Amino acid sequence: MHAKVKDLEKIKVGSVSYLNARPLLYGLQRSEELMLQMELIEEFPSKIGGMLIDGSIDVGLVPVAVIPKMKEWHIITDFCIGATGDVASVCLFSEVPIEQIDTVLLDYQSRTSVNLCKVLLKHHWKIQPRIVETTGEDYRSQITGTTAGVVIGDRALEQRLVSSYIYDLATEWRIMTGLPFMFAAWIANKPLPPAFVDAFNQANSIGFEHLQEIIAANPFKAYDLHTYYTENISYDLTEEKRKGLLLFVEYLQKMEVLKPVM
Ligand SMILES: C=C(O[C@@H]1C=C(C(=O)O)C=C[C@H]1O)C(=O)O
Repeated sequence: MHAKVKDLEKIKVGSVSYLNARPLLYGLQRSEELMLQMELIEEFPSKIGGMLIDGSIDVGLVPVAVIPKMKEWHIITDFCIGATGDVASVCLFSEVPIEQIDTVLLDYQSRTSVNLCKVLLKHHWKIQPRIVETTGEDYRSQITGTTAGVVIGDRALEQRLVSSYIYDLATEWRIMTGLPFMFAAWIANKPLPPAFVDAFNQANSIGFEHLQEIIAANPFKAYDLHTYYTENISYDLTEEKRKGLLLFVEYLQKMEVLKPVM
């Protein structure tokens, strides 16, 4: 009975289950003190984002596209999943060049990147293909002919070996705006105890001193994880990335591109 009451008091923390979150989770999972205070749930991004909105978690490494859907939000920590150039794992994949694409399939696991793709289609590439929401993994086999698809995460790193044309969405955003991009950040839906936030922030940094160990523990054939962790994903939450985020949120609000139910 006591154990149950204790569980209820734990801070519920959600995280993206992809390889890009491993360095951030490394120190959290090894901190006995933090793990006593929190419960960690790992899921794909759109699911974690929905859980932050409906209150089933208190804080999460969630798609930043949930921000306009939140009554209250607080970005905590100095870390994010961002990119200053090629992110490698968020791309529009196609068998034909961009101007020949007539349909775009949107990854059901994403909230940020699918909306980033809509912003880029309208304001950067200025094309109007048919947009199709997907619900399951089989959509990737339909990326063929003039049907392109957004794929994110580890699956995107695999899709790189399949598709002829790869449009990196972080790079295209940089070309359009001159700014880096923030895909996900630790966002809380309520104020959290400052001592917890401090320890949580500190724990996020530890994995970066153990990248070789993380890479060895997560064998992955499709892409070099050292390159991914050190050159593609940019983890520090800088002022420039905040500027990119603000601009992206403005686009979201203007376009009303978010689905009503997350
Ligand atoms: C760079 C990435 O960022 C991700 C993209 C997200 C999205 O599109 O909603 C959410 C979380 C991040 O993990 C990736 O997963 O490849």
